Amino acid sequence: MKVKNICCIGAGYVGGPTMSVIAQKCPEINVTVVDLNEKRIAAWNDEDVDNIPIYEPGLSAVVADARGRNLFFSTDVDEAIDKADMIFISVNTPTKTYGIGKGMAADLKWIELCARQIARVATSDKIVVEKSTLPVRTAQALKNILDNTGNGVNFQILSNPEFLAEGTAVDDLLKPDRVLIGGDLDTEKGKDAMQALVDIYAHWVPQANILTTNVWSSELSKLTANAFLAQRVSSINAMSELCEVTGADVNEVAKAVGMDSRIGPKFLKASVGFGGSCFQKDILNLVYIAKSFGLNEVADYWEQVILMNDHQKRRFAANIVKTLYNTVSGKKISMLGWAFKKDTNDTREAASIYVADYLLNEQAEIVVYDPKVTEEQIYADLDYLGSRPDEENRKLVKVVNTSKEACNEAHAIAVMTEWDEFVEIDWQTVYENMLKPAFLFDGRKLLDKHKMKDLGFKFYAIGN
Ligand SMILES: NC(=O)C1=CN([C@@H]2O[C@H](COP(=O)(O)OP(=O)(O)OC[C@H]3O[C@@H](n4cnc5c(N)ncnc54)[C@H](O)[C@@H]3O)[C@@H](O)[C@H]2O)C=CC1
Ligand SMILES: O=C(O)[C@H]1O[C@H](OP(=O)(O)OP(=O)(O)OC[C@H]2O[C@@H](n3ccc(=O)[nH]c3=O)[C@H](O)[C@@H]2O)[C@H](O)[C@@H](O)[C@@H]1O
Repeated sequence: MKVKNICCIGAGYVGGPTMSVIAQKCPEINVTVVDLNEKRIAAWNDEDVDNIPIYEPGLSAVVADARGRNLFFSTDVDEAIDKADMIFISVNTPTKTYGIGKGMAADLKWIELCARQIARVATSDKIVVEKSTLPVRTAQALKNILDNTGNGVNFQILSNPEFLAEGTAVDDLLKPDRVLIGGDLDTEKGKDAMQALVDIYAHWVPQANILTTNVWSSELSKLTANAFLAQRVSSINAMSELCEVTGADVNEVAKAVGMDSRIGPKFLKASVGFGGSCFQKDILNLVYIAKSFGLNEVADYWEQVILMNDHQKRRFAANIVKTLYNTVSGKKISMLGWAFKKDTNDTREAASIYVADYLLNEQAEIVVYDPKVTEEQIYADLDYLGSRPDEENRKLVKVVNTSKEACNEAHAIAVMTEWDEFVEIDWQTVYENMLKPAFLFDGRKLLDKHKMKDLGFKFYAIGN
């Protein structure tokens, strides 16, 4: 079959960019992205394409190209479901904060709501695509809901997990290492549904990079990929602590290790710990799944990746306190970068939030500068941790618009994100305007150690 109308439920970091690229590359298909969040949809429809709700390099140009032609953003979920031949579910699947599996399992309530809504509205056959990251075997639950509460139409369920990384979403979508499609390989209808999705991606992705598997392999591969990636970060971060006590330099170790072609150079950058909305939640989900099958050794193995990450964030903050003579009470500490990585405005699970929280509990004053994150978001992130009431946060946390403003008269500076502009800062002037001794903590191993020391800073980098 040829797909003519696509509906995507969820206009977030995945649904928005993914559907924009599909619409750009497949001008003959109408793509409607729907969301319950009216503000978000209004922003996607903003006349000025630079005001779309997600910052990703290159995204506004893609949206400008397709929006209004065959790309639409709407809050009318029912209408978009009704019209579509293929429905992507791209809603959030965060860690559960209540009940059984609290703090570990994925919360599937938004997925289930989507399934029930599709079942209620659909009066013609639909291909339903899992785009969200889901526990292995969710497709079975989706099928049960759709078949038991639907109007007797045929539903084919596919799994098509997304591997884009924020900050490089458009490039990742245009040139994916692979596109993974899982489906029912045993029936003609299943195979046809898979082919329909393969045909969409084949508009711009070479056939050799489109991988088809059974649905469970596809669901589990997504969790596995994120677990492996996060594991590499925790592995190098574990080594960073050993480097600090032995005089080895973690960047040199990473380079030497990564040149082994079996290991490879990517994802070996030591840091204050990985952040982002997915690594932690997906590994916790994997741990929960393993435990629920009684596979305790498997669960413990993967849980260690998270424990190491928590340790890294904590020890970075603790090192600041220890270095500043064991007290930061009343001291001004500047944080450069708040988002969980550069080139994004996303702050979910950013290491900076945990470091700030630790320092606030030690009664430090925090000044934050991030080129893409709003003041409102930074306060919301701190409130979320619940360590401080609103009013207190606002007294102790200042958000400024330039790195210069952030650094003036600071006791210490912590570089949290790898924004390129932090390398370009006039560090000589920063040093002159800091309280002495001037402490600089480089959480991303971004800055030249020797240069910073020559300028007069007391310089501490993760992994030396
Ligand atoms: N953020 C990322 O880089 C990646 C995320 N993923 C996965 O993709 C999924 C979505 O993630 P994000 O886009 O980051 O989440 P998000 O939170 O940015 O977007 C999800 C959107 O779904 C909407 N929504 C929820 N329930 C709805 C419903 N019943 N009807 C209509 N709209 C509804 C929400 O209002 C929200 O705008 C998650 O499962 C995540 O694990 C996968 C790869 C990359
Ligand atoms: O499922 C998801 O949400 C996505 O999760 C990650 O993408 P993302 O979290 O957007 O960004 P990454 O580039 O993976 O970075 C994650 C965190 O790890 C940190 N990191 C990354 C690499 C590294 O070498 N060191 C390191 O500390 C980053 O600074 C960041 O805090 C994966 O890379 C994507 O493939 C996946 O689709």
